[in-house]
Amino acid sequence: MEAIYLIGFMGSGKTTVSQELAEKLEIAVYDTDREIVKLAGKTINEIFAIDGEEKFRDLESEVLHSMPLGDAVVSTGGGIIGSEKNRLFLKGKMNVVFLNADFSTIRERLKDDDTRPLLSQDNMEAAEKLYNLRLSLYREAANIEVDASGKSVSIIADEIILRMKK
Ligand SMILES: Nc1ncnc2c1ncn2[C@@H]1O[C@H](COP(=O)(O)OP(=O)(O)O)[C@@H](O)[C@H]1O
Ligand SMILES: O=C(O)C1=C[C@@H](OP(=O)(O)O)[C@@H](O)[C@H](O)C1
Ligand SMILES: [Mg+2]
Repeated sequence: MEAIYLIGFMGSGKTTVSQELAEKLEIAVYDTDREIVKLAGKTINEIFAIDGEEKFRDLESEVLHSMPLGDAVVSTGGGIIGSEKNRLFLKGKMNVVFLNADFSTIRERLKDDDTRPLLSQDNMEAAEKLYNLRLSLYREAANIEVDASGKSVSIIADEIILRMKK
């Protein structure tokens, strides 16, 4: 089976849903953020603070292109679609799922989160602007869109299984 990629904004549930999906399908699961942290030996906050966002994006693209191409679920970081090369890579794949949660759901889910350098609790307006800017890029890269607001993780995973191309 071709790998399944989950894309979408921070807090849409990509990391959580990817684990459930991989469990249901009995295949491996990868998270680009986790791979970046392993590669850099630093947290995401540290990479942004010490090396800068550009370095993070370089690592992110490198990791995306090194993931297994089959029998795996790949959860990506919300900014992966910022690079045209990454969008083109994803557009060539069979199962690219845009997990689309509305911004109020995202704000609620991440209200106590301090692990995402681009989501400051003091500047939610900036995060909402980024959310609106990225919407069309997620849609451009994905071939399946799933509403991820107000549904359990298990229901979302089941919906992806029903809609994916086998
Ligand atoms: N369908 C869901 N319903 C309720 N909470 C969820 C759901 N999906 C994810 N969450 C919660 O939202 C937060 C962000 O989820 P995460 O999987 O890290 O998102 P992402 O990887 O897209 O940033 C976590 O606390 C997670 O438990
Ligand atoms: O949207 C973004 O630019 C980012 C999303 C994060 O991943 P999640 O989407 O899993 O939160 C992580 O890659 C980093 O903090 C940057
Ligand atoms: Mg994640």
